Amino acid sequence: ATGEWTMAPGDYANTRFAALAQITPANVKSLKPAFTFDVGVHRGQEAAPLVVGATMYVLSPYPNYLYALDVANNGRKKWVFDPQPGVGAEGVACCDLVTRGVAYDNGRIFMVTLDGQAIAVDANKGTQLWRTKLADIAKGETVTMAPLVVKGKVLIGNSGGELGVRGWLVALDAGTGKEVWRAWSTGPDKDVLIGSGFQPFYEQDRGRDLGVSTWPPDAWKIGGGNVWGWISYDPEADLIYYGTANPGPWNPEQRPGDNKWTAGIFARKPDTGEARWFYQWSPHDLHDYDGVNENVLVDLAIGGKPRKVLVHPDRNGYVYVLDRMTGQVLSADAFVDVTTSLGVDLATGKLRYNPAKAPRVGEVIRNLCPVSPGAKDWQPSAWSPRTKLLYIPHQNLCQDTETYDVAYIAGTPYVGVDNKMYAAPGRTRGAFTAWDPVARKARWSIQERFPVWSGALATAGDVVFYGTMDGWFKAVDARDGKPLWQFKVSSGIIGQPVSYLGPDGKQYVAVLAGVGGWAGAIVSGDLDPRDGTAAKGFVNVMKDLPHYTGKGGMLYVFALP
Ligand SMILES: O=C(O)c1cc(C(=O)O)c2c(n1)C(=O)C(=O)c1cc(C(=O)O)[nH]c1-2
Ligand SMILES: [Ca+2]
Repeated sequence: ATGEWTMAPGDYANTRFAALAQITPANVKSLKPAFTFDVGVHRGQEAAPLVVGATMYVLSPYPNYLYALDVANNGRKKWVFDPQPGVGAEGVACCDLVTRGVAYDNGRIFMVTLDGQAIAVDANKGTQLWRTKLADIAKGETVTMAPLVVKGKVLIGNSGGELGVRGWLVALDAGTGKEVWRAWSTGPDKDVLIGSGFQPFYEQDRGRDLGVSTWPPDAWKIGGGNVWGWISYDPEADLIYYGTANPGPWNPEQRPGDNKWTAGIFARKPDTGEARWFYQWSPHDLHDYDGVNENVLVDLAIGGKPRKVLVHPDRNGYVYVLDRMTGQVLSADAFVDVTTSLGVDLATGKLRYNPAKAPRVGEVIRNLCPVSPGAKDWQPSAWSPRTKLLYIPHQNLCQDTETYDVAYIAGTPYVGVDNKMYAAPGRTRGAFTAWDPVARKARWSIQERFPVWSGALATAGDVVFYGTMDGWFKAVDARDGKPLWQFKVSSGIIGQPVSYLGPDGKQYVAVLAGVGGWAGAIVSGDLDPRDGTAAKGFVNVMKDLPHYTGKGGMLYVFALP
């Protein structure tokens, strides 16, 4: 219903647009905290709180406590569900102990623990309905993504691209937790990849065994392509869309070939998992450009003609507009400074790499932009149908890269890269940019001191929200980016802001604070990521973070007086 927030991306189209207009550019400056709630785990908070009826559902990072809060009573706790995940996920997860939230469907909450157990919980009582183990920690497999429920199936993908884990997306029966289908991102995937309807738009993405023949022998078995980002669903086309992450190892010289089906996007049928098309953002990925960022489904007038498209800001630095029926690239334009490639050939759909910036073992290659975490990482943008702008939280970072050969050992980092990251020349480390995908350019951009690692929220009141690593929750004018309001919270913000209508008829805005994630992991001093290269690289990026921006785990809910 209008005013609820029942899935992390807000809606199937992944717009993160709240059709609520009480909070406006004129009154937002009176926004005040209505209530707060401590989630008890003080590290990176990436989850979106959900609101169904008068209940808010909040999932903490590992060990993944699920809370039900009464929004009619200042967030009073109704119950907490402790899933008691197994030990071992900590120290295996690549990028802090994060989770991106839960999904609601038909009286049930669906959650995943970091060690990869999918659980259905009774949304009223907080009791477990079923539990299915999906991931194998011994292999380095974890789950951080928020599930999405489509047509009675719970869609969940795995993490582990930095540990040579083979990526998949699984569909579980929402009623029983039984596996309905599983689609692998690398390898032959005979069951659900090559159906009669598989029609990739580009020549390079056709062929029966592309998943095998684009790899050195057997390398696809430890080739990554994990599915840890966002899923969209178009009910009319009856297609789900989701991206696949980096190939393993990062060191590209160890895996010649296109490395299908990594760093690309799949369109599949939700009932069977059958693939309809695939497109590879970054064939033979050179820089850890996971392709898992959000795909926002919108209808736009392109060249004067109405088109069903998806808009996707990728780690490789381009905002793509794809025909979502066929996978054809309609445009791809850089939204940050890019040196690692020279654009996208719209005739062939191929990314044109810059050969001067390709990593070579034994050499330090300098000034690669964007960095491995990309022009933007998982932090989702928001779309306003009113302004027709995409609000992109992102970073402006470059890096020097040194690669080395690495051996595969199950459950340990399979990377082979040292990065040193720094602000792009002449830029601040982060920015919040409003992008016009029809005009193919930025309308405005706000410079930020640190990478902007929070999600964005757009509202019908033409107020857009985001948070910063140094702890500011901000409201800006959707039309021109004018700063309207900001509030200092107790830690850095990398959560996903949401908006809902309370039982009192008032519009609320909620966000979790707690710095962490990959960029902020070094701030959580007790974290010793086994992927030490990433932590080292980020020292420069997070330097000068105010010392009072400590760890956190606090929900903030705001309203007008
Ligand atoms: O390839 C993968 O399986 C995988 C998983 C994750 C994750 O699950 O959080 C991240 C990444 N890769 C990654 O490359 C990355 O930059 C990243 C940032 C974050 C974060 O939460 O801030 N997670 C991840
Ligand atoms: Ca990755």
